[in-house]
Order: sequence, then structure tokens, then C-alpha cells
Amino acid sequence: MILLDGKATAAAIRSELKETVAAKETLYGRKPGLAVILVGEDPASQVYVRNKERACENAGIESLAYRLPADVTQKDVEDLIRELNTRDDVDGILLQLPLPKGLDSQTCLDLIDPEKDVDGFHPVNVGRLALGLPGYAPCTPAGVIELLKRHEITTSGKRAVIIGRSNIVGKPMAMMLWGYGDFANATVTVAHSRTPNLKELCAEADILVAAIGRPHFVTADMVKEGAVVIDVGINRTDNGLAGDCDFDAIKDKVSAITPVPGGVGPMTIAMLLVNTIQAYERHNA
Ligand SMILES: Nc1nc(=O)c2c([nH]1)NC[C@@H]1CN(c3ccc(C(=O)N[C@@H](CCC(=O)O)C(=O)O)cc3)C=[N+]21
Repeated sequence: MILLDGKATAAAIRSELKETVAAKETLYGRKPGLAVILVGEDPASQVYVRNKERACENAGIESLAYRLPADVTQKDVEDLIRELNTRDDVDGILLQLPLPKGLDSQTCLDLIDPEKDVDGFHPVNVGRLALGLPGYAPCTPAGVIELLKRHEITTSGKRAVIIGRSNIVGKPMAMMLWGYGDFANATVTVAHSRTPNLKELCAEADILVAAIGRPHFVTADMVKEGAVVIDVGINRTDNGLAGDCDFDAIKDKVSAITPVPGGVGPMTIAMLLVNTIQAYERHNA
């Protein structure tokens, strides 16, 4: 069994990026800038945002954090996004989700300049990904692809099953596994809460991606012998952080699996840095 160590892989990517940034900084005369907007006090979001800030700083990216109170108006968030769109020192804009009740996240996301949309959530970038055009790919599924690539796990001709159809993971993950440049070419099924015979379907997967948001949802009987299992779940339970897969029960059955923590999570942050540097390069081109 190969443990797909996202923490180590992300660290390798980050040190590569650090060199890229150092070279580009000399060329462009400024550091890359990422603006992160955090609305409200959600503890998990605060942890993520702090991790993102730390990762940026480490890579030589200027991180500009905007912490807004939960009772901020929709207009205030929109005005901030409009201002960040025009700023020359801001290459990327990230609006941390979910937003507190009363705020409309899609309207906010739609306002972000697609060239600064390092999350890949703007409809233009969603469309570009669907069409196979260059743009920004959402960080979590992009991190999964990068993790597979760097472990030389091929996907061509393989049967992939994704559990979960969210806009930020399931849907873009499907598009990337269908075809992402010269990579992928998997045959993809996207399963969800109303998929009948889910267990049997999953048990046919060569590559199983779990993005459900329920701790230990994927059990041994749902996993094919020798499958590659990617656990996107980050569930906070009384016993700490848990993935969507019952790791201990399936680890002896699989050929490769991601741990939680230390799997997809750190890769998500690494891909955010990749996208930010890409935005910086395009901005300066
Ligand atoms: N606009 C936006 N973009 C996002 O990319 C975004 C978001 N909103 N909202 C929330 C989700 C979640 N997410 C994670 C990032 C890193 C870890 C991560 O580093 N996890 C560590 C554990 C960290 C912990 O202890 O919680 C790990 O898996 O090893 C987890 C989750 C990004 N998201």
C-alpha cells in the first residue's frame, strides 16, 4: 500500500514555488499578492485562513487578509471585491467559504475578476475548465490530480467513481478526471445521495474519490481490491479530524490511499499558491 502523503508532496511543491517566486520577484520588482477575505468567526475557516497566510508567507507571496465581521453587508463585501479587482498589487482574490447567513456567495464570486479568481469558482473559470481551456482550476481537485501525477498513478482508461457532486469538489473533479491536458482520460461516474446501489458502484472503481462530508462513510465492502482511494473529507468529530473513509478498515485492501489529515488538505493549499503565482505571471505578462 502506498500512502499518498499530501503533506510531504505539498512541501515539495512549496519549495519549488519558492524558487520560482524568488526569480520572478527580481524580474517583476514586486512579490505576488493574494487577498484573502474572511467574513465572520467560523473557527474552521479561521484555521484554514491562517494556514493559507502561513503558506503564502513561506513561499514569498504577500498575503493581505481582510477579516470582516459576520454582520457586514452584502454591499460592503462587494465593494471590497471591486476594489481588490482594480489593485495592481493584488494578483489573486480568495473569498473564504462558507459565508455567514444573509450573504450571497455566488453574487460575490461572480464579481471577482476571472483573472484573479485563484479558487476557480467564477463561472468563467468553471466554463473554461469544462471546455478544456486554460484558466484556474479549483484547488482541491487540482491538488488530487497533482498528488496522483507525482506518485505516477495513471488514470487513463480507468474507472473513477466520485462520491459527491459539489461545485467545489465533485463536479470539477469529474471534469479533470475525464480529461485534463494530456492527463486523465478516466471513465467517470459521479455518485450522490440518490444513487442506488452505491456500495456496488464504488466497489467497481479503480479510483475512488470520497467527497461526501460524512465521517468514515466509505467502508471496506465499498472498495475494490487494489483500488486507489482519495479521501477529500475533513470532518471534525469528538475524536478529532476524520476523513470520509474508514482508513483502518480499507488500508490493507487498497493499492494507494490518502490519509486525513495530511492528504488532500495540504495539497489544496499548495495549489492555491500555484494558482496565485500563475495569476502573478499573467498579470505581469
Ligand atoms: N474560497 C475557499 N477556498 C477554499 O479552498 C476553501 C474554502 N473556501 N472553504 C473551506 C475549504 C476547505 N479547505 C481546506 C484547506 C486546507 C485544509 C488542510 O490543510 N487540512 C489539513 C488539516 C487542517 C486542520 O487541522 O483542520 C489536513 O488535511 O492535513 C483543509 C481544508 C479549503 N477550502
